[in-house]
Amino acid sequence: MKKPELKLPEGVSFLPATNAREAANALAEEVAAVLSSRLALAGTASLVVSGGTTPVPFFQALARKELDWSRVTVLLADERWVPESDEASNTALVKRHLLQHHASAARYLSLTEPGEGLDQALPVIEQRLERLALPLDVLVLGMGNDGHTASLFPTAQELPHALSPPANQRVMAMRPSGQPYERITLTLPVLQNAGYTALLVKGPDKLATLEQAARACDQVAAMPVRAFIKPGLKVYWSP
Ligand SMILES: O=C(O)C(O)[C@@H](O)[C@H](O)[C@H](O)COP(=O)(O)O
Repeated sequence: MKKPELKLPEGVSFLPATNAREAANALAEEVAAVLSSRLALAGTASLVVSGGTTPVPFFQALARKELDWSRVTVLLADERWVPESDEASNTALVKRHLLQHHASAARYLSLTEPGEGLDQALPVIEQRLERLALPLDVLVLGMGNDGHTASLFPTAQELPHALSPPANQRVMAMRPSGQPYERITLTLPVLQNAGYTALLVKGPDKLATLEQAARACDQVAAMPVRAFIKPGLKVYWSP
């Protein structure tokens, strides 16, 4: 298969793979190396991952990487506000596929508060996140075809606040129109400026979305993924 080309701003790497497994393995290899060097330097490391369907093979590959996971804090960039027993739960996904094998020793920082409503739970989660050192070390994002990433949806009326939160808020409730669940997301200042940021996307439609996003990177509110299309970003893509 001929690998596609994608015009992205200078400094953004486009890394097309032949299939999802190959992209997952390459990204897992790189993330493990970044985490290891961070651990050697700083003693601890943070790893922020996304939910959805695309990252499962990446989680499975990363979980088998040998590193001192007991010094790694894992958390989600965003979560759908559903019980962990719901198949839409990103927490359940991460527990099932990432916090396994070697990675089962990692510390998991949860964006959920079982049995609570989202608004009631926010202060507790906000307080929990005070422990998180910024900037993040590793951030792996996904992207929707509306240009959302994490739960920064163009259709959410809370988006302006999540892009520029009052009082340094680290998490925010998002209720995007047209989406089936309430969500909680890390705000843009928390997500931005990670030591390493990758975008993992699959399929020709995502390629077209990315192309469209890259054409006007300054118009973040229309396609929030644009906030991350800047030098240093690694885009892992498979058909
Ligand atoms: O929980 C979520 O829905 C996300 O974190 C979200 O930002 C996701 O990464 C994209 O919607 C891509 O999702 P897919 O991988 O399912 O296409």
